[in-house]
Amino acid sequence: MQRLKIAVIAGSVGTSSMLCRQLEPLLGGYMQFLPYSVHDWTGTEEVDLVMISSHILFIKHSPFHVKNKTDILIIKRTLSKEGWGMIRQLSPGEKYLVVNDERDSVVESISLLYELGLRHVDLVPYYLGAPDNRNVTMAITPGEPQLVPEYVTHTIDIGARVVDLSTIVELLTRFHLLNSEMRGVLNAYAKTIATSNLGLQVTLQELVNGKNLFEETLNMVQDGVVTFDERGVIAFINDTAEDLLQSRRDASNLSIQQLLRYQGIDPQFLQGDVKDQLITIRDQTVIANATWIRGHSSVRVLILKIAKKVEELELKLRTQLRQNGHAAKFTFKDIVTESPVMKRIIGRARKMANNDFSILLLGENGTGKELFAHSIHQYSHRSKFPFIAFNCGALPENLLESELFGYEEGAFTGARRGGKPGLFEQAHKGTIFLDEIGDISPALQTRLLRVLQHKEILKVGGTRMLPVDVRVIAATHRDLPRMVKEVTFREDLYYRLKVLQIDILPLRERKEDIPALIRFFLERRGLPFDLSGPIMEAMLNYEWPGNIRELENTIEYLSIMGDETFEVEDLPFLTQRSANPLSKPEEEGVFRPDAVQAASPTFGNDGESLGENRLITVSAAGIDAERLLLELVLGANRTGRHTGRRNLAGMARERGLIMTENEIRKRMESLRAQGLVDIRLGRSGCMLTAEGFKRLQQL
Ligand SMILES: Nc1ncnc2c1ncn2[C@@H]1O[C@H](COP(=O)(O)OP(=O)(O)OP(=O)(O)O)[C@@H](O)[C@H]1O
Repeated sequence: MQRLKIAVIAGSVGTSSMLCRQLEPLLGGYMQFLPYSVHDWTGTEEVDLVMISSHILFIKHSPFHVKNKTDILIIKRTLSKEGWGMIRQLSPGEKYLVVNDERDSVVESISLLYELGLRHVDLVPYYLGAPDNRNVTMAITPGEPQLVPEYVTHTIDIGARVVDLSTIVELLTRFHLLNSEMRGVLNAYAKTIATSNLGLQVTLQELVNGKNLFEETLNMVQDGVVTFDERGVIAFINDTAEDLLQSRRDASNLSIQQLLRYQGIDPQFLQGDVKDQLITIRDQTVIANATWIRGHSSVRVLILKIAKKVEELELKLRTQLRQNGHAAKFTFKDIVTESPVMKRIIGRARKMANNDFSILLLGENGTGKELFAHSIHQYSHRSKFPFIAFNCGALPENLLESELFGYEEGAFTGARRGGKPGLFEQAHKGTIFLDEIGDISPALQTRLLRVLQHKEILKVGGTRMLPVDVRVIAATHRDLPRMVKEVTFREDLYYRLKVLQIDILPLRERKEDIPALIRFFLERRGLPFDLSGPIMEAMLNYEWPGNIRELENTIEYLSIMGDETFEVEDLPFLTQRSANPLSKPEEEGVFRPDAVQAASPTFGNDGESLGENRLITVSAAGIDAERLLLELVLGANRTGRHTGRRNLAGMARERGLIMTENEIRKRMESLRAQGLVDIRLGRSGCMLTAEGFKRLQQL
């Protein structure tokens, strides 16, 4: 790094060299100090700054010549704490000569002593050529004991005057170097000098204390944080950002632009507000946000969130899309029901299929909303075009936005060449099914409303509107009217979506469907079982909080067990009406049978937690590993696949969750301890227990 060149000019090279020796240990990392005597200075020297040892010297040699209007800084000087300690307690009324080489420097020293508080003794100037004052036999000198006249019997050498704190602060500020490291150096220096700048010293101390607290806090944050000014000069960078950008402390005077460029990132992206931009830094996907700090028009903060999970999420999304395919699979004929109310609902849905209005499907999880969406699309004039089903609750907002609307090439660093079409674009002329619409953020609600109103989309990073012809079918298990009242869901979007609304009954309100559905699921699996008697009775009495999905999974479970006769005891949850022994009622995300019984007919007040096992839940903590493992064991038991750790790790990876075999071992042991799986020796590996199966319904 090129150091700044600073000329230090004093009456003699001795003095300027002494000042340079003081400055060098403090600022030598950034600056090189060159000593000059005022007589040697030509004014043509090429330097970044000129420092002059005193006001008087400056005035005496005015006009002072410098090249290219280089800035001049006049040094303010003070005593070392040690020197001040020698004189601050002198007896009042005593007389002292103040000795230096010239009259001016003596005057300066006397005013400094006075400023520091030495007001109780008489100070008499003495310099070369000054008249003798033989009745004063004591002297004070700032580092010039050889000049003290021989009639003085007692000399106090308070040492050469040192550079004051204010000058060093000034110097650092001019070159934007007042960073956290320098604040620490300054604070330590302040303790070694006697400064009259008490205010500055206290402020500095407070700043350092406050700063330390602030920096320590920011270093505990897992995101990278960098603050910088309008030119990009970094004021603060926390440990995470340093690691990420590989900047070292000694490089902290680099600009943010330089740091980004070193990582191959075009700093252009910092222009304007930066919101959830994806950038790649050393193979890591990072979500960048930058804003101005309020009240500081020139200070910006850049927050870098390391999205370790992003890749996993993308992988999951791809899997999800593959699983969903882009074609509707079901028609109204696939909806099994004996319930007159449901039959009426299907009739209405058929009518609704024939126009282009948006449809809102409301109902608890597992009631068949997606089945309805497929059927409506198949029955509509759009049936030859794509049907895209998408779960809005499965991705974080920024990914959701680019998945739905796509992005332009160069929208963010790492954006795919040629950009990427969004799902709306891919569904052109067809239908898009937006499941869990109640989970989208207010910002996305606004964007979606615009799409519905104007039938055109704006890609992320795009500038032109793209017309799309897509029918939207939205679904949620949430109580949207309540969310509208609580202002968490836009009212105008709600009304746009619910032009046509279908409320699908929970299974417990159409129990006549239970035998028909059981028959249907058994037949579909070619199972010859006859479920009647007490087990059928128990199934009819059970509340089915996970609705048809839970019923379907129960039949699936019975098919794994492989027997032809079943007892109610094989499915203990059927008879457990109150609190489930596996779950504490207050636990979040766990279904409470009593809560649903007491709730409104359409929505459980705990509806959010009702069974949903088709998609892996992505929470802030990531994919729910326990649930995924239970799903994988169930799947493996069904297909006869071995449930060894390696197999499970491979299958988990395919579903978007990366776990080591060791982690799987630990989690499986925990599942066994909870009675959810039964680990058997030998080839069969482990089996899901009835409790495990039940838990899967509830997760
Ligand atoms: N009436 C029905 N006849 C046959 N199968 C059904 C019926 N209702 C639902 N299913 C089956 O139950 C499972 C859950 O249904 P679906 O995924 O449509 O529910 P959902 O309400 O969309 O659930 P979620 O809100 O959790 O997304 C699916 O496998 C579906 O095929």
